[in-house]
Amino acid sequence: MSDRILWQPDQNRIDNSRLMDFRRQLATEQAPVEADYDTFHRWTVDNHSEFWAAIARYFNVQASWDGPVTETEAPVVGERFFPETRINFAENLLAAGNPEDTALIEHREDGRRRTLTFRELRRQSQLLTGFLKQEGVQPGDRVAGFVPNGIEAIVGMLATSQLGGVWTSCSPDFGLHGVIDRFGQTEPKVLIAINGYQYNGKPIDTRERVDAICDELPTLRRLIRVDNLDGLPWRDDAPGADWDDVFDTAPETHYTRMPFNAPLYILYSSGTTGAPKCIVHGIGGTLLQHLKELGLHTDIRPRDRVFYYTTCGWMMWNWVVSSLALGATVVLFDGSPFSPGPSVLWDMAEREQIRIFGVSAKYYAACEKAGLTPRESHDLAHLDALLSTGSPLSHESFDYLYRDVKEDVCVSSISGGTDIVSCFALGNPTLPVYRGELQCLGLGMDVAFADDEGQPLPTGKGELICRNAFPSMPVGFWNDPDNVRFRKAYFSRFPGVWAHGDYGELVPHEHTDSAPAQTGVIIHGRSDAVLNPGGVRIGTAEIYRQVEKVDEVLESLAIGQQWQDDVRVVLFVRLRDDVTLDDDLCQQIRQTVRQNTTPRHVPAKIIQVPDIPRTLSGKIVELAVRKVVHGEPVKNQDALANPEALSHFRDRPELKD
Ligand SMILES: CC(=O)CC(=O)O
Repeated sequence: MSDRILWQPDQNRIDNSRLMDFRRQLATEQAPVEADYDTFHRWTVDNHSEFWAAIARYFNVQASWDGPVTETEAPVVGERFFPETRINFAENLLAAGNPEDTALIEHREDGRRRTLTFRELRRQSQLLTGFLKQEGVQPGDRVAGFVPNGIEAIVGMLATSQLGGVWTSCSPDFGLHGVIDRFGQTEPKVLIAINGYQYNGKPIDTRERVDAICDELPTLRRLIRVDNLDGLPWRDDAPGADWDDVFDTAPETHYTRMPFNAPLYILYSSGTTGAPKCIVHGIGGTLLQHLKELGLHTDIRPRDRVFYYTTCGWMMWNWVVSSLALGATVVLFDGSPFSPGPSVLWDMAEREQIRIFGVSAKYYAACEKAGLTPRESHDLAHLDALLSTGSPLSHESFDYLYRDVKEDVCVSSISGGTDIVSCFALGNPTLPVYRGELQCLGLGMDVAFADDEGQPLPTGKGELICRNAFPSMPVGFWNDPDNVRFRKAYFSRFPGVWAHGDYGELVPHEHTDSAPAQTGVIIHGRSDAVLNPGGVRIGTAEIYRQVEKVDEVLESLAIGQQWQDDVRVVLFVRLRDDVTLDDDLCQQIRQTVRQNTTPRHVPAKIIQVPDIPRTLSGKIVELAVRKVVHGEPVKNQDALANPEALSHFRDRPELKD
């Protein structure tokens, strides 16, 4: 094995994977089963109608199928899949599971555990659909959730989509303005909201925020109140219905099949550069893409226990919930991933026999820094795949996972985002895992990395582009007549080609005696955060990867500061509690960066900060910090989980010389 290969599936695993099963069914002369993955991938891109129709067939998608797969074979913008087909999302998520199988297992940091079978989930959803219909919710109307990652959120989403409505959610850690910036644009008719939640051992009362949200949403007809935390009674005069009372309504058993591209979800961009964009995802496209990613790339099967640590304000929630359409059990967790103790998620993985376990890359890095060795402390026999996203998974975290979590496991770093509610590059149960790389490009996705002129680069760093239509491309932005803002966001950089705003590269591996040919992917960071000292483009992840090797550093953030007609790299570090940055530590950081990269990567300035600002889904915000350092205003600080942290970057004397 090459020393960069950390894991290889055995032949049995390859042969039994859903991906191989799919390939056997679809084998053609151009892409026989024996061909390598890249050949098959190319076939799926070149034959995208045939490919996506095969996905629908393979996963037995329930719909009133009609008409062609795509309306044109034209370029990406505007190409719609299955324009004459009608489909219902909830029907597909609820039909797949055996009625007596467990659909949901919910855990909270306070120890509460609840479960629902598919039969119970179907029943609850149908009751809530009945209630929503009674309240006048119609196809196309929005229902919003201000809810934690628990059972109510999923029932709310399923009930809404059952009647052809559109689900949109914010997690309860969003501040009032953050919620209004979002729901104020999408104008829900019904809001499902909680009275409070616990995070990191602290109860948080959300009742005042819910009252204020209701006051600010003139379109709202009804609040549905969920008693999520004991001892926080709602105001007597609060308008609305209680979650439990809703279920006195007659159930609605009919699934309203809507046009394939009708809206299913409205997701929001992080909003760190202005009002959040309201990104509309279609019913059928979301479903097909998720079935492909969860079934073929993640190898999920009926009754598998699948977990992703997320909130309802991050697209990973929408992604993982689609596992229900494969008859799998979705494990939900609400709370701090380190409360009541640092191993709470590993405890849950053991207890629930989780097969697919997903978190952010930062969580794995934090586990390593905390010295956790789940491999010794936990029985993880059921674990088959560890997923990671949110930011690039560092080489060291790959090593950590194989050394200290489990040796025989597929570590899949996955990357895409809210804009496509899915991935461009992700895992593959039939391919080796190379240190620092995402295993492959997603089937059917014509992804490349391009130079400044938009020309694809066979190797070397560039802008992530996608050159063909894919079903989970948003159907548009909300309130964006003629798609003006939508086109500007994704198609203005290179006309007719989706530019995602990620900076990365392809890594071709040739066929060897011990490994198949494979094209891996490295993401170096967001392209708008790329550093440009002396005209050399450096992705921020290239620096973080080195800096975070230093034991004293918990987290870091790099920006380019305009300095004497050039750009200099400034690195901010958050250190362990008892550590102060001194010359020796600066020297150690610089040396680690210099040894493993180039002199251009070495930070000109290193500054200790007590906290680093991040979005509500946990991503560090380089752009906001760059603005603060340059004395520019940062709009929309409500988009941040910890906006107060920005003050640590303002007027730093170290940056004046
Ligand atoms: C799949 C992803 O890319 C998730 C994210 O980082 O937002």
